[in-house]
Amino acid sequence: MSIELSQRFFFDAAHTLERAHDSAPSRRVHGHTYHATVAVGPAGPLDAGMVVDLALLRAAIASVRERLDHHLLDEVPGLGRPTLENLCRFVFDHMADPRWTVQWVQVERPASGDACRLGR
Ligand SMILES: Nc1nc2c(c(=O)[nH]1)N=C([C@H](O)[C@H](O)COP(=O)(O)OP(=O)(O)OP(=O)(O)O)CN2
Ligand SMILES: [Zn+2]
Repeated sequence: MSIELSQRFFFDAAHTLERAHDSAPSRRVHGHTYHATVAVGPAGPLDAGMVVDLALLRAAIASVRERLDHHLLDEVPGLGRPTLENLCRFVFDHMADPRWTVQWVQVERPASGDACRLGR
């Protein structure tokens, strides 16, 4: 049996994307609203019936959100090419914490139905 606790957050950000598929809109600076979900499991036995207190998870999410929200993603240190895939990796890595185990991260663009999920 396994247990997961998840939280969802959103951020608005701009980016450009050079692609093999020729797309002028992608090359121009444009923006998306991204929705991200982080799912974590316990680092050990449940503590007081909690995987982790949601307040602690929310604080960690706030810290990663700050690096992305209202930023030009092309310039975010450590992100690399601003794709959904790299955003998943970025959030996954920045949520690492000895108090929990990150199980998966999903980043979506609800307006276009695009989503990427990175799990262990
Ligand atoms: N594997 C991925 N492919 C693409 C990503 C991504 O994150 N991972 N991202 C994009 C763009 O961010 C883009 O803004 C969305 O592109 P698209 O849906 O293709 O829309 P366009 O306006 O560029 O229209 P086209 O019809 O494709 O010209 C793209 N790919
Ligand atoms: Zn885009």
